[in-house]
Amino acid sequence: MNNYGDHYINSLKDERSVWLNGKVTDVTTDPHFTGTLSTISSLFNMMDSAEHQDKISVVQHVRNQQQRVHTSFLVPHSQDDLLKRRIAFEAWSRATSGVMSRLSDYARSRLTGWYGNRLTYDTFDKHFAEKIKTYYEKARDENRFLTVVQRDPQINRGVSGEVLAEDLGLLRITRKTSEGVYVSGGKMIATAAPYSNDLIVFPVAKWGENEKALASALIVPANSKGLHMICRAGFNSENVARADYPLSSAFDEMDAVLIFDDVLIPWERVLLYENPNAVWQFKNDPVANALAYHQAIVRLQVKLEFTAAIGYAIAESIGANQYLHVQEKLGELLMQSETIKGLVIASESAGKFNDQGIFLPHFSFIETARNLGTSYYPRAIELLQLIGAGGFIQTPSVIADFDGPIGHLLEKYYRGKNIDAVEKTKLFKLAWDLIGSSLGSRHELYERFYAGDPIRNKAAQYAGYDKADLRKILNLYL
Ligand SMILES: Cc1cc2nc3c(=O)[nH]c(=O)nc-3n(C[C@H](O)[C@H](O)[C@H](O)COP(=O)(O)OP(=O)(O)OC[C@H]3O[C@@H](n4cnc5c(N)ncnc54)[C@H](O)[C@@H]3O)c2cc1C
Repeated sequence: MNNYGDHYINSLKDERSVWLNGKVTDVTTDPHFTGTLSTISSLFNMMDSAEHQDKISVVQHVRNQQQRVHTSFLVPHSQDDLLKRRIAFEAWSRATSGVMSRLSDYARSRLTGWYGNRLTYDTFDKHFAEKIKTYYEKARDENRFLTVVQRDPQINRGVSGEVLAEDLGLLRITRKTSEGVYVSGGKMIATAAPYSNDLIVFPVAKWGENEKALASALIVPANSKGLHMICRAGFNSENVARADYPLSSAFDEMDAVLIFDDVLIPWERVLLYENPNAVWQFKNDPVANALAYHQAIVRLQVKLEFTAAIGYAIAESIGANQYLHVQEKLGELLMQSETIKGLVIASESAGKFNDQGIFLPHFSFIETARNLGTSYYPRAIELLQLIGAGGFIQTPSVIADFDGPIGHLLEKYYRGKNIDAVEKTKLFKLAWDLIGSSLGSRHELYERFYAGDPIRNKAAQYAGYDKADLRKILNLYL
């Protein structure tokens, strides 16, 4: 037994500066974090389980021995490898109903892509290939938990540029020494940062040659001196019972703003240094993006299936499934899930080798699924609301009320068509946690924005599409 989970939790006892409710907290003992930590730990322990280990890990030759590594670190050199990656993403997504999106398999996939594609950076920076290889191997062999963060603080989106860097809180290099570079500034949103070992940080904007101080790609250890992670309000606490908030209590992946107050990044973790063109290539790397968004749409599909399952159970439990308009809504939920499933399969079967011999999923199908997800998910939540209506707030405050003095009355008034009151209340509380709780609202926002501005992403799909074939279709008439 390798006790991956225990090893992971112990790795977070590292003096990191995680701010919650006005003070620095220890994520390994604070009840706002321990429910989720226990979830992540059990997912890591699947690598030790005879039943699950082949689903989420592969055996590789590591440091002169055979070692299991998580499949998100597998560079796909065949369609079969790509399918192994999907199976691994599905396994963790199913174990968390698609509600945990940054279980590090997304960031690991990007890292794997940059590593696989490293030689193409030679023209920009001859040190990149060696640096990314060293870090990739460390992250893979030590099973490190990673997250990616790119956006600048939301201070004033109407202006930009290095001259305003201090004012806008942009992350920038302030000085360099023989040890590395010092950076100051902010970054957002860093989902799962408090649970991470390392943060992969780079700009989302294309900076110019005169804005080089803003244009580096960095690997930042989460316990770096001067790095503060400012958490939003937690969704779990000692007062949140698993039975009442099954998702909030176990799957709050937490989001944080990162404030860098004169943080030293050693040279070996400065992947790209003051190099706007290289950093732009890094952000748009076709291998990193294809592998990471493949994970994102596999997870999305599992989540949409989960919403369809909840919709079906809710409708059945109150006898509303007999109405045509409710059936239509249930059909729409299924169509969403099936569409994304079809696009996942299409992306894999239309996959191709790139010129480095990496087998990549077809990006246009992935992009389509990702962009559909930004409107599918809010619509799925709306559909659930229309199906369950007021029932979502007609639950006793806690399930434990059924054991109280008026439990027998609750049994009578909270039951459903073919379901007893406790089961029905559990179902509606689960649904509320997905559609109405703080975690539920955060998820709607997440699905709209996690990949960037949905409007600009859809416009980018149009802009990047090869339109010559579209034009040819009209040759029949014009
Ligand atoms: C819950 C959650 C978790 C996330 N986690 C991560 C993460 O872990 N890592 C990560 O890298 N990202 C993450 N993101 C995505 C990211 O942080 C941003 O939310 C996303 O890129 C959108 O940027 P913004 O929120 O700064 O919105 P803004 O860019 O500030 O947009 C605000 C409004 O202004 C408009 N706008 C702004 N600029 C322009 C422009 N130039 N042209 C036209 N319209 C404009 C937008 O359309 C929008 O209506 C997460 C997002 C959410 C919601």
